[in-house]
Amino acid sequence: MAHIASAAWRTAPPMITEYGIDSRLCDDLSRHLEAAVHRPRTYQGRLDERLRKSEYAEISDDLERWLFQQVKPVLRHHFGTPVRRIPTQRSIAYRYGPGVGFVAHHDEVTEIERERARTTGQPVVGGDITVVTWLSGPESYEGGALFFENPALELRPARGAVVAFPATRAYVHGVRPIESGVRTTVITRVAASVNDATGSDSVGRPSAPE
Ligand SMILES: O=C(O)CCC(=O)C(=O)O
Ligand SMILES: [Fe+2]
Repeated sequence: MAHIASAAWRTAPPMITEYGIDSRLCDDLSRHLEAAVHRPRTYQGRLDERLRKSEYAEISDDLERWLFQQVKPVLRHHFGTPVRRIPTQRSIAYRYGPGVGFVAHHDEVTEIERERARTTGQPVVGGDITVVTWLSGPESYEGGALFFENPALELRPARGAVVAFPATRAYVHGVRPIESGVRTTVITRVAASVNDATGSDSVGRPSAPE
């Protein structure tokens, strides 16, 4: 049976999965990150530690595939649409030490960010759905909740937990200031359709009848 494209995923509430990836993959990701180069991360292409204080490192292709394999079925189930990797862009790990965290923002890529990224070499992470995977449990840091404005949520889940939500302007979120310790998450963006090479199901395709 042919898949009927549907944009219902755009209004789905955030997906919260406590056992998103297994502990072996958490361990391998953590080991990979110990050896990786971490760089300061920008917000909208600018480095401003009053708005965001974190470093980033890229995840290897192998680990990213493994992570995607583990989260794909739950994403499909929650958002009601097939999802696929965007092979041209890497998953990124963020490491937040004590300080600001990340102010409220949405994940839609802006032209200003693309433009600045061209000169700074910072990765632009585009896509339909943002997938956040926790490599630190709540015992590793204080503060640092991932918050959403609507619906209002404050999340400090277990190591291995996965939260996912549409990367659109409607899903405003941020990271509360980290009070102590270190908080590490991996961010992956996925495309919400198998059919479209651009990674969006909103371009040139009729929407499904309600
Ligand atoms: O690290 C997190 O939990 C969220 C990061 C985030 O919102 C982003 O990278 O856009
Ligand atoms: Fe975000």
